[in-house]
Amino acid sequence: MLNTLIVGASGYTGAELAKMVHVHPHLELAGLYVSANSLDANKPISDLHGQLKGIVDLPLQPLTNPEAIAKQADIVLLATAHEVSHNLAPIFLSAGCQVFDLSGAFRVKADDFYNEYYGFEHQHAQWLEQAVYGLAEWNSEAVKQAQLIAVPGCYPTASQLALKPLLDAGLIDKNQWPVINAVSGVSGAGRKASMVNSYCEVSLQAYGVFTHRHQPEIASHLDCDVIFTPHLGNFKRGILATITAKLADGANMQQVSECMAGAYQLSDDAHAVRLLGEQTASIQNVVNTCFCDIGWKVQGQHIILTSAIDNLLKGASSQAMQCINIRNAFPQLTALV
Ligand SMILES: NC(=O)C1=CN([C@@H]2O[C@H](COP(=O)(O)OP(=O)(O)OC[C@H]3O[C@@H](n4cnc5c(N)ncnc54)[C@H](OP(=O)(O)O)[C@@H]3O)[C@@H](O)[C@H]2O)C=CC1
Ligand SMILES: CC(=O)N[C@@H](CCC(=O)OP(=O)(O)O)C(=O)O
Repeated sequence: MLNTLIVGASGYTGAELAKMVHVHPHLELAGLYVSANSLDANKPISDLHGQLKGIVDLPLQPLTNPEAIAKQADIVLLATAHEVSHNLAPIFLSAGCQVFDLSGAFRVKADDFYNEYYGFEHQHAQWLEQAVYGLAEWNSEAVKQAQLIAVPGCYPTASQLALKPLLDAGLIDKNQWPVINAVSGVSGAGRKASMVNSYCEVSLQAYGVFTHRHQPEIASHLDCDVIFTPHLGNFKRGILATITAKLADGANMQQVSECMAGAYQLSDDAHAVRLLGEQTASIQNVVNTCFCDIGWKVQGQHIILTSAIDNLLKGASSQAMQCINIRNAFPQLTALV
């Protein structure tokens, strides 16, 4: 059994991870942590997340000495804010732990990216260089060798899984930037109270227009510029991305369908992408699952793709678990289906 710690366990993605680790046949849930001064320190996690009652009742421990707990851990899941992950990851990595970071702290290697989009200067260039981007269906060979896995963001997961096969196959005209409009449930913003996320303030609307940090994350990993506009929806969880692009000269529906099928053919080791062909993806069909559903339709030279995920699962926790499984040679969807 691999001793597994969750830091940031009281948050939305942390609680999802606690459930998964608990049911995983090869992982031992060795500790749940919150910040040293957390108001929730020492409470059972199930006091905060009632669905865990009788399943996981372990206490949320204050993280006062990460160096000490690192010595007892094989795997550490960081379900913490970007800057917290940035500061903590090197401590666990130096102790030899495998680190799976759900934040954006190690996802993008471009110069000045962290100053510009995250508001802090990255201090761990070496770890940033070594980090592997955990887009599970695409980077499994690199994930198998990695010590630090940067789990992709929620919008980037939904967007890239739909566009990457077509871009790699040269079926998209890159001169016409793909346009991604995506709507997320409010849990995407985390559990901490804030005015923009409070019940009476939430209304379906765009935000972060031209400035959201996921635009460069998507563009850099796809190696293609995109227009990305996120929207906040008045529902709890799920993301639907609707993506419009121009096909390369001569590309047609049949080529697109063959390309998608080729990219996501089910091998012996099942993955988490489900292809819908001409049907459209819906949030209802993916919420509380580890799947990304993708549909597409072509008219003339244009394609519209729809891609749906649960932001807390394929957009965060279940993708982290897929990466743990890949890294440790367990079947990819262990603890997820
Ligand atoms: N929500 C989503 O859909 C997605 C989230 N992510 C990313 O995953 C990470 C976690 O997100 P989410 O679960 O939504 O966040 P939450 O805000 O719900 O939870 C954050 C957790 O971190 C804890 N925490 C805060 N400061 C520290 C600290 N210094 N040391 C240890 N623990 C700390 C909090 O507890 P306390 O404050 O009591 O200490 C809480 O348990 C973030 O980086 C987020 O950007 C990625 C993809 C999707
Ligand atoms: C609705 C909402 O607020 N969503 C979050 C995205 C959450 C996510 O993917 O997290 P990372 O920050 O780890 O990339 C946002 O737009 O900031």
